[in-house]
Amino acid sequence: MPKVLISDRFSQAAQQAFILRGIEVDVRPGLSTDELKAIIGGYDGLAVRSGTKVSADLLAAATRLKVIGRAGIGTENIDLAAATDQGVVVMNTPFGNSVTTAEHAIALMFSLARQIPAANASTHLGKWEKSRFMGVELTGKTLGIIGSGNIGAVVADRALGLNMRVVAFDPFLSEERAKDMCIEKVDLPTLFARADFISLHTPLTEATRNLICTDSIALMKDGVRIINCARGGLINEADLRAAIVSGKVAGAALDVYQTEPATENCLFGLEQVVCTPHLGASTAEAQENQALQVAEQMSDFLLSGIVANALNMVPVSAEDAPKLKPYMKLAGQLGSFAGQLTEHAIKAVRIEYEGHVAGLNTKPLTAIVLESLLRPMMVSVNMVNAPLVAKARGIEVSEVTCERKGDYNTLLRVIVTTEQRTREVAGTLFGGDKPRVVAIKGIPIEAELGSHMLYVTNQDKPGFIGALGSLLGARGVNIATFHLGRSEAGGDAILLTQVDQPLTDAILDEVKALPHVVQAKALNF
Ligand SMILES: NC(=O)c1ccc[n+]([C@@H]2O[C@H](COP(=O)([O-])OP(=O)(O)OC[C@H]3O[C@@H](n4cnc5c(N)ncnc54)[C@H](O)[C@@H]3O)[C@@H](O)[C@H]2O)c1
Ligand SMILES: O=C(O)CC[C@@H](O)C(=O)O
Repeated sequence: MPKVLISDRFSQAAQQAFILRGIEVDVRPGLSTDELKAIIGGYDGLAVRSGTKVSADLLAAATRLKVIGRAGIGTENIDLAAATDQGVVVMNTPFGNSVTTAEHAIALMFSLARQIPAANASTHLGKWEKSRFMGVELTGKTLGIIGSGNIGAVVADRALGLNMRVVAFDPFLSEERAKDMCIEKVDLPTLFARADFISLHTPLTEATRNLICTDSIALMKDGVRIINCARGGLINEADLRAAIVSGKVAGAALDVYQTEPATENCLFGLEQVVCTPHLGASTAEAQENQALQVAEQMSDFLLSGIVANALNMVPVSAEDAPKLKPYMKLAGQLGSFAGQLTEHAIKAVRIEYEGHVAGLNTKPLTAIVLESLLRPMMVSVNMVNAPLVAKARGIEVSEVTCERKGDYNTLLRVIVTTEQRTREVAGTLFGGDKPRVVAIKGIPIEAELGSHMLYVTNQDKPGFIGALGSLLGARGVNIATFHLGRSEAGGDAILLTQVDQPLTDAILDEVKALPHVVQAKALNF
């Protein structure tokens, strides 16, 4: 039974969701790094929010870990590269807090427009400063949304409901989608020139870092108000402070900061600035949504191989997972077959998908072919890091799909080019779910792969099969299945036989010494 550790504060619902699906779960929030390191080796899954720092060091101790689930969006607390290297899938819950965060942005916009936090503090002090807090109406004002993804779109919708005009800048926003959303798509200078309020909803990338700075503020309307519920690095805080002090910017409302936790900040203390401590996602509903979502995603992955919202792996949907399952086995066998025969550096791998399989999501299959191909050469490779490992080793990986059927309804062919030769193995599914090898080096054969196989290439000469059978029999090796193929009578021949026990090196040497044998190899699956 897979075992999961929840190491941050989570809604109770998550624990129940794991248990309901038959997953053992321990809830240990607030452990120190050393305490976590001491126990992490016992878990298949780790569920976190932003509190647990999942460093390369911690991952090194997580020898059994297969998946990290982040309840929320940001994975700044997780060393994604180290997780990928180690083959650990990292998932987040990108939609669970969108509405909640959008509502926070709207709340901050109201707070700015009516100076509610300052008015609240003053009233509590008994000052009754009615004339001090003159606000502005939102109706008829223009809201500029930068980033119209999950959260930006909800903010736009709510702002339209408040009778605001909404303009948006997002390089990936189409005119059509903008029209559907009843907003106007504009370029960034136009947004700056027209917006009375600007709300930020982009990820922090090299393109968006310091998006709000002295230069961009200069393009804005005098008296503009800025809201940031996205990421602190989007705003150059020193530049914003200067613009507020000069009066160019009337106010700013911030939920996120360049450095968090933000216990000090150059914007703190300015009465035009409204601050919250990264509360965007902090509603009971969002926390529950995210906790449930992460528990479901992690369970699906640990129990059925379904991959949703992974940041370092191709998705496998619930619909695709059962269709892909028999192909995953076939892909693993073909990759492993080629890998066990490969003795030189691999230069290229080409994976051809023909017929039915070509219509499926082939990316996970390619990852499995690579994993099983490389595994005989390295222990640390798995489905998550295999494409990366292949790339790092300079292996050129290509995929070809052709939905037209050939001799088989569905066919997967793996072609591996090394410094010395090109090796090719193809397979299909019999009866829709039983993997069979159907060609090796282009020579037709029909073989089911069992745990212990003997693979022989030889010249097609009379008496060879008898000699091999006698040798194995004399050494007490029981033959379970026997499959033959040849290019032409008297030409190159191949033999794949399943035996009931692993072949010793001594027996293999005897097989190699038989007349007409070119190559003999024990393969294990
Ligand atoms: N304050 C919080 O607690 C909280 C909670 C959730 C999300 N967030 C943050 O909010 C932000 C938005 O989250 P989301 O779920 O809407 O993400 P999303 O991926 O759905 O949307 C982001 C949008 O930004 C756009 N974008 C990317 N680069 C851009 C650029 N250079 N200029 C303009 N637009 C650009 C993308 O095309 C996309 O449409 C993220 O930074 C996220 O981390 C904060
Ligand atoms: O409160 C949190 O965990 C962070 C919320 C948000 O920034 C996220 O990344 O999902």
